[in-house]
Amino acid sequence: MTAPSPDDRDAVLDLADVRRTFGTHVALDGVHLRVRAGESLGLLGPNGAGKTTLLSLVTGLRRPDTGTVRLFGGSPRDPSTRAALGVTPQATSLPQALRVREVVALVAGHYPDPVPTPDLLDRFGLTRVADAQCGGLSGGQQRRLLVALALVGRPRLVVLDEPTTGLDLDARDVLWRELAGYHARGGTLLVTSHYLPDIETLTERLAVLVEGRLVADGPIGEIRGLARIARVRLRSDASEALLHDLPGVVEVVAADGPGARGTARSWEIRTRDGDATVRELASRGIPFADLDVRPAALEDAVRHLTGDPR
Ligand SMILES: Nc1ncnc2c1ncn2[C@@H]1O[C@H](COP(=O)(O)OP(=O)(O)OP(=O)(O)O)[C@@H](O)[C@H]1O
Repeated sequence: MTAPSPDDRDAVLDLADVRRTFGTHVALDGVHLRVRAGESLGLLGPNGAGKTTLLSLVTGLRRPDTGTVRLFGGSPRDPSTRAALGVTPQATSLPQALRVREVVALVAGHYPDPVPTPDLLDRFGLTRVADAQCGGLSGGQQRRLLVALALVGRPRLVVLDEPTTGLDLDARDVLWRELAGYHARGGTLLVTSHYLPDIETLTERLAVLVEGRLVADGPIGEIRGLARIARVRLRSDASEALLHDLPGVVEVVAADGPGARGTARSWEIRTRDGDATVRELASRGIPFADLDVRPAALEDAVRHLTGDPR
């Protein structure tokens, strides 16, 4: 038997050539993914890409058809392996008649060194509702409680599926602040989200799933570079067709309403080569003003990678 490499020893999670089908539908295929201790990985992909299926393999709810999933070096199906895993329970599994502080204490009782209940409630902004019954919580309060429960046992890895969907901005901020704190203290995170700015602030690495396959995996900056899309904004009386004809341009959108003939309009141009686009604009003597060139927002990069034409 060969000795494990340092990489293997560091791996908190290791998926090797994983395939999972549902009947004839292939939900995951040929997925290799390794998450090391202290990493924060964002898993992105369009609806139906296989994100939830992947998380269900990591949390031991399902098995792969072929390939292997190792969690902390063991099987995620083994309850003792899952003891160091933080997951949010299903909202429906919250005992409706128990008070918030009772539920936290109940879950904390399963761990050797839990976060003290008052601390956890305070950090998640739940102190005010500590004596409320779970059944009476608002949707946002309930979601905050569920994520708090994922952190109560000081897990080595926290896995969250779309944790901020449906949350208001305050609740979202509380949640991201707590997850960022957990990560800053050395915790490992695997988070799926459709809200890309969240991923940008919370995760350093991005894996993109499309139709069950990982199409990209790397540092966020690198993924953005993969898409190589820049946004050029300017005002010009040039026609849409003329702007479209510039080198590198993939899309031209009028950023204001229809302008009167001959008046300058605001345009947003998506281009694979911002420099070449602007150089050509200038060399053709096309008048323009208010030029603003920026790298693609992460949304654009991922849309480009996932083939979403929006
Ligand atoms: N229990 C199941 N039975 C049959 N098909 C399933 C089952 N679970 C998932 N699928 C299918 O597998 C594919 C991947 O689904 P999954 O829920 O993992 O995607 P997702 O990326 O999480 O999507 P979303 O962003 O919409 O939550 C989808 O086509 C889905 O319809």
